[in-house]
Amino acid sequence: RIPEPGRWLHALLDVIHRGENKLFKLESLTDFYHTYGLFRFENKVYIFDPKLTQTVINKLEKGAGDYLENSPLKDTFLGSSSRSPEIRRAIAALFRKSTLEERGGLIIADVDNMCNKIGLEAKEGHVINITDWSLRMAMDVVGHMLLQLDLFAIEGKQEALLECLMTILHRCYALGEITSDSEEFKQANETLQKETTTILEKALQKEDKSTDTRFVIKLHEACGFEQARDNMKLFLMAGSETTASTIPVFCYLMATYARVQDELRQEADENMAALRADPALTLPKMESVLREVLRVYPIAPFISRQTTQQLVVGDVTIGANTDIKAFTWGIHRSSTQWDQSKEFVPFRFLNSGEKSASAMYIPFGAGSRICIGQHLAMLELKLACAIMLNRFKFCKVSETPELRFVTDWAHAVVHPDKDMFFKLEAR
Ligand code: HEM
Repeated sequence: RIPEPGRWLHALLDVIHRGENKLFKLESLTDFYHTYGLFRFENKVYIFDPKLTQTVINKLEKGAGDYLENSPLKDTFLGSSSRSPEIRRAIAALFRKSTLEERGGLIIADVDNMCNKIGLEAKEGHVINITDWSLRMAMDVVGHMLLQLDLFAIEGKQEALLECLMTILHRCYALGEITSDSEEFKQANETLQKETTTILEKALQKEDKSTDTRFVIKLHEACGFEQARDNMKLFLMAGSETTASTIPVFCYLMATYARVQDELRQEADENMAALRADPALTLPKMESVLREVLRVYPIAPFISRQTTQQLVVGDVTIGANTDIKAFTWGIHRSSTQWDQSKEFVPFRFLNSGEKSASAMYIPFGAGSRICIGQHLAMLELKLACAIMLNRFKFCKVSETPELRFVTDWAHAVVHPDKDMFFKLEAR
């Protein structure tokens, strides 16, 4: 039998969490049902026992039915039923760790460009909206690294594209301010379609026929105009909001833990020349902190799968057509797996001998559908955070909100509920 909270437990959780945040309610249920390793909630099965989670991920590939249904991504290589091996191969090659590291200089150029702009704003005495800048930077990185195009988001020439991504990802999916059948959503979707169509058309016109290296051209050759455009949308959406949501959380923690900020800055300062020469260079402290940020606040708080037939995991039987959530948020924050599980322990991953370092850690998912962009994400985060700390000191001000999260349940991402503002002192 899969345990399910009764009425009294629901009532108790409502009192504790004042009915506010379902994510923390589910986290409490993880603690409550820890001996079972799973529970049922709103007709979905949440799994958090490491062995059960691994089995489910290994056995199931299909995402929950609603995964891409209402999304502008339903015709991409992920959502499409006719998945072309040729496109998959081209895409996989682009996301290889070594390929990305060779092109890391492009990320550095985008981060430098952002820091120059931020520097000017800071000089004029403004507090800096890191959420906004991170989204611009992440969008330009996707353009340069994955599409081999300059989207000029940091330069402010892609306001329409940014605006519609914000409406779709943030206002609709994350905050739920508007629904996916609202007029605003439809308009944003149309703008996204129009803007990406124009970008692709221009890229095809510009192409120097003597070279076939540009990815959009390959994509276009492999799958035709419409699917190429939809995959561009997929990269823009999956690749920019995720890293763009992680950077403000990192900055918030740095502004909160000033000594950690200083330690990371020292590491960044000492290695900056070498990092610029070789973006693959390891920064042990920075990488430990970034891993910890994605442990304690996994921005993808669960992984969705669906059973097509009855599934037996351990001594539990799960029926056919059940939505399953491998509950990363609960797994990463479980006191049975991690010491000081709900605390930010910046250097816990530096000490690999620790019990907690061997606990289940799946910020990018697992199995055959593991995040295709994980190496890009980690490279981008390492470079962006190191360069930003090398250039600026981060301080909280009255405009800095508390760190609270909202969850986009359909697309499995959490975001800080407000834009993050900081005072930045140039060094
Ligand atoms: C901190 C940053 C990121 C995090 C935490 C993250 C996390 C995840 C997770 C948990 C999944 C689901 C995996 C599963 O179902 O097992 C996923 C899927 C995916 N991610 Fe990421 N991601 C990040 C950045 C990126 C970037 C930069 C891209 C670049 C385009 C990207 C593209 C994708 C795509 C296309 C999928 C769908 C894969 C599939 O279903 O086959 N992600 N990501």
